[in-house]
Amino acid sequence: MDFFNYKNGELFCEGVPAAKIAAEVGTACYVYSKATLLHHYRQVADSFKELNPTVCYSVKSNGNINLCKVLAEAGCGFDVTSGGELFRALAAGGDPKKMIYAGVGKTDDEIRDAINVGIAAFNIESEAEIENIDRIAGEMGKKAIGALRVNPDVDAKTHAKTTTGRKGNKFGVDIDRAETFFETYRNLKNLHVGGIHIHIGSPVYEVQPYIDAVAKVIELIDTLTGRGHKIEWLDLGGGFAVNYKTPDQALPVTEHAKALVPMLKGKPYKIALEPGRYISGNSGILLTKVLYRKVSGPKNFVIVDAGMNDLIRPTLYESYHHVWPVKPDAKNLFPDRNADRLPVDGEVVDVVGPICESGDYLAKDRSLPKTQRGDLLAVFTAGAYGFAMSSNYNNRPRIAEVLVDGSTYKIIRRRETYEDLVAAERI
Ligand SMILES: Cc1ncc(COP(=O)(O)O)c(C=O)c1O
Ligand SMILES: N[C@@H](CCCC[NH3+])C(=O)O
Repeated sequence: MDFFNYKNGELFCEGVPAAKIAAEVGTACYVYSKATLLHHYRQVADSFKELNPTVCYSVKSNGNINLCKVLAEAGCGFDVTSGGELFRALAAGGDPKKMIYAGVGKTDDEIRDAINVGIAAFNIESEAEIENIDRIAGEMGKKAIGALRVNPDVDAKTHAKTTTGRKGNKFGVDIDRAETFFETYRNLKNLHVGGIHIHIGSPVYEVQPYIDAVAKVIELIDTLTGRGHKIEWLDLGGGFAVNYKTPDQALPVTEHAKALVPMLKGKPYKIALEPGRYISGNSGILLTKVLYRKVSGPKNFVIVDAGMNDLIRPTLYESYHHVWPVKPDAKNLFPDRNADRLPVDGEVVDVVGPICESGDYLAKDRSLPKTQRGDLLAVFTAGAYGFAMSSNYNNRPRIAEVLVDGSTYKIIRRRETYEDLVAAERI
């Protein structure tokens, strides 16, 4: 569910016509819906409410301070994975006591900063890292808190580049080494390891991989408890998928909860969750304008003003993002967004950007209503890992971000200028 709907022949974000934003802010730009963001956060919290979970929004999916602030005010915690993300989460008013810090390569400075602000816990990914955090906390005269990230070796059936819970991935400690790990680090002076963390991949479309992973960690926690280790919390990670293509492509989080809550209800440890995409994915679109049309050999190209530097997911992961005109002709004004629905009198095109690479596309061999120069297109489900993964490649200033709240909107990140492009360079 989201609040991007066609009304009176054109696309609206909540109560604001997308075309109005394009006219006033310019294109390309990201447009987010506050109501959609909050809806998804609350849906996660409500679905798992029997477990009273700490929901830690994964800042990496979209770290704009304004979005994080909306979530912080709603009571959400944060999953951060770098000093920069920690800085953002704090700047947004996030509560450090609801922040967890993950990542295989935390630097000493990052560890120090996180200990200083009093984050709830580090998710620890290796033996070398645990020893380092213990050492740093000792030097600071403080006590750090951590969870062991275990790699449960389950197949999340996601893209090879985004699977994280299989043997051989760089993440966590193999689950069969976890017991030895806890024994080895039983008596650390400056680091209390009281939790277990998993994150199996992203996006995950099925519930079974979660069930398999959770079953394995419940068994692990039982074993550890039997050996005298007190496990106080289990962090289930994120990864819940969203509907990129059809309205029923991804399971709603309620379905994941239906399977997982009974497995975890009544356990003597707390539960944390780290969803990113599920909260921010459907909350944003990328708004872009047709610059040119071109026929080359057998191909029709629609060349737009957004490129792979703005949204890299299609070329990086072969990801599908639904694309549709902001003002479709009457025959193509469909009430729902469903990639299986073919346009009437449409054409097959590649929607490409201005970048000097053949991999610069937003959609490939896509059936779309016919468009012409100046038409606006919406690239849907672009709120997660859209702006967050954007770059200045080809020296393109990064585009503006806009947040809609009901019938008003504000620019929450201005379009970069050419001066911004060179601002950090020294001659
Ligand atoms: C440790 C960790 N937690 C949470 C997430 C969030 O994933 P998603 O945005 O798919 O929910 C990620 C990214 O995949 C991650 O690496
Ligand atoms: N960045 C990815 C997924 C990886 C998330 C981080 N572990 C995406 O756009 O889908």
